[in-house]
Amino acid sequence: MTISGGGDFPASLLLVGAGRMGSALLQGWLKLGLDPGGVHVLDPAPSPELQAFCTTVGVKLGVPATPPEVLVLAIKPQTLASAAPALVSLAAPTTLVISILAGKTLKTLADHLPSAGAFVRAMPNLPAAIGAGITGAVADPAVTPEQKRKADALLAAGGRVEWLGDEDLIDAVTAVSGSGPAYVFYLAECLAEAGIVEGLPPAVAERLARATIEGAGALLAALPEVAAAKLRADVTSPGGTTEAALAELKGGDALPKLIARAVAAARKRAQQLSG
Ligand SMILES: NC(=O)C1=CN([C@@H]2O[C@H](COP(=O)(O)OP(=O)(O)OC[C@H]3O[C@@H](n4cnc5c(N)ncnc54)[C@H](O)[C@@H]3O)[C@@H](O)[C@H]2O)C=CC1
Ligand SMILES: O=C(O)[C@@H]1CCC=N1
Repeated sequence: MTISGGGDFPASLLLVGAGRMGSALLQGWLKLGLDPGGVHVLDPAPSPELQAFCTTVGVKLGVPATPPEVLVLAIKPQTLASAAPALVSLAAPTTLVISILAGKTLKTLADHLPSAGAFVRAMPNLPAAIGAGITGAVADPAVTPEQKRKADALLAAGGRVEWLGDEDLIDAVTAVSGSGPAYVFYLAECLAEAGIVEGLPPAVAERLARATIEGAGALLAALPEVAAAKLRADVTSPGGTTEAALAELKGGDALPKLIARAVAAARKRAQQLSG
């Protein structure tokens, strides 16, 4: 496991696709010191917020005159084939391409951008927007140590980074931590709905559910050496209310099996998106 951090940013960077994830990454890089003068953003439909942000911070919207040191691909996987031809002249042999596209393999990326020198395939997650994300990443053999340091600095701006030796694991990373925040947000929704069923006013139920997940997450973050199972045990009084609830969640392995099916479905979908 590698926990990384520290800046070693590229002098020039092109962000291709500045939607939810691309914008989140961009904001993190700039906050940690990436020179906005060296950044271009390419997006055919930039939001008004993105346009205003780029103007304010001095990031250029459009195509750079020369290929960048790093090109970050943050478009939808399904649009890679149609977007790639316009990117080939922007990805030089000296350019490191960092892709965050779900499913797209290093080979598929190289097939679409054969002009690029090296590729990193990464899978961040949305909490990168506040520096609280986690990213799984794999580098192809052509990535130099200097390029890897720069990729690490960019990815670490969003939180922790796990460099993996085996590309096959990235789809599992996608299914666990890439998509994972949505599972937790859905839990917040379900918990609030259950509270409403038990008679709580909707606004109160939502505040309780949200604050519970915030607090539990903050406790996990504050106590990294304590296993989640130990924290769960700390809440669970013998013969008490939590035990009664957990009996429902664990009965017949209900929740473990459900989560396993969900993660397997996400991983399968990543594999389907690979080509
Ligand atoms: N949303 C998330 O939580 C995460 C997303 N990802 C990956 O990030 C990528 C982007 O996802 P989102 O940001 O959620 O999608 P999004 O739809 O919010 O953003 C995609 C952006 O790409 C732009 N775009 C479309 N065609 C383009 C082109 N030809 N050239 C340049 N830009 C183009 C769109 O205008 C849009 O702004 C996906 O590949 C996804 O797998 C990875 C980890 C987490
Ligand atoms: O849902 C998706 O396909 C992307 C990848 C991980 C999170 N969002």
